[in-house]
Amino acid sequence: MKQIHVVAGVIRDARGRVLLARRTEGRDLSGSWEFPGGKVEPGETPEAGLARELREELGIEATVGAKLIDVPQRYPHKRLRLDVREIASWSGTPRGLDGQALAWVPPRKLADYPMPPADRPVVAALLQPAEYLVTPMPGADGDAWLEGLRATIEAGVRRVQLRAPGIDATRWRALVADAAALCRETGVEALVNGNAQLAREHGLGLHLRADQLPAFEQTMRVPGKLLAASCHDAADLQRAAALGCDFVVLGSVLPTPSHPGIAGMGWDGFAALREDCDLPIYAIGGLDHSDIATARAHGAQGIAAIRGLWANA
Ligand SMILES: Nc1nc2c([nH]c(=O)n2[C@H]2C[C@H](O)[C@@H](COP(=O)(O)OP(=O)(O)OP(=O)(O)O)O2)c(=O)[nH]1
Ligand SMILES: [Mg+2]
Repeated sequence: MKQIHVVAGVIRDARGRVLLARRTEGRDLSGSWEFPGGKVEPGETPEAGLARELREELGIEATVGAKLIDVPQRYPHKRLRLDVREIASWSGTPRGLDGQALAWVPPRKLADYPMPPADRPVVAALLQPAEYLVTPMPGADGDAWLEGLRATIEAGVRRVQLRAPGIDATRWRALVADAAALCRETGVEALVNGNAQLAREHGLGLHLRADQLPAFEQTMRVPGKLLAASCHDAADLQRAAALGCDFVVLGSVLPTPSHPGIAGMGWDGFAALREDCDLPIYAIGGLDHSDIATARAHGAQGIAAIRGLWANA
């Protein structure tokens, strides 16, 4: 099946609200809210196509700005790439020229509007961090590890997975307590790898390993806290979605020293897996800050990394 290229715009008003349009009756996905836009026509650039769609559907003149994310997505009868751009500036008064309802929505409220599956990663790209740190193994000096975490947070990381496979349990419990306090203090979202008990004790989110997905039960969730998972293939992604994970990590994209001998799935492999899943997905495996634009161009929320994000690396 051929992939349709759809281009859509994030239009903001002076108060920072975002414009959504409701798909009219008689079309696919009718009733759901979307970012205004439509199909790119043959021979048209995406920028020209989006400006044309916004003129036809809303009666505004728009200047297309930066790319937010490109989401490859498979629906029952079509495959599309939803290419979402920020609208840098616009003039006129948006009206629903096709009879569609319009709504100016504060970003925090976007998730309250029912939208097509491809839009879930778009809303996540607008609201959630593009970087997800996975902590490196603490060395003999636990304070140095905590200082590394502090420096990484100061460098701008806002979402963290506390992970130290094989570490002594008592030592880890103490380090997690200190790391949890640091994250609370700095307003950083923290999840702990694999250990629901520890997550519960410290009010942290829980990040499941792929091998924990099959046996995980809803009752093991930490109420009101983030649930995430590491995924390597389509079956893992399906399990994570069925559990209602808030986001996942998928890789390895590139070969990495932490998993020697395992070839990466590559960016095309990543995008292909992402087509059948509507969760926000961080790409992992040999990536750092400089890969975020490439990640977004393949439908990723951003990148997850150990060495690539650790400030004291
Ligand atoms: N514009 C837009 N389309 C979206 C979004 N999310 C999403 O899944 N889609 C899907 C719905 C449709 O299958 C496809 C857009 O095609 P469309 O039919 O609206 O295209 P169009 O505006 O050129 O309109 P038409 O003349 O073909 O009806 O992309 C979104 O946020 N905005
Ligand atoms: Mg349209």
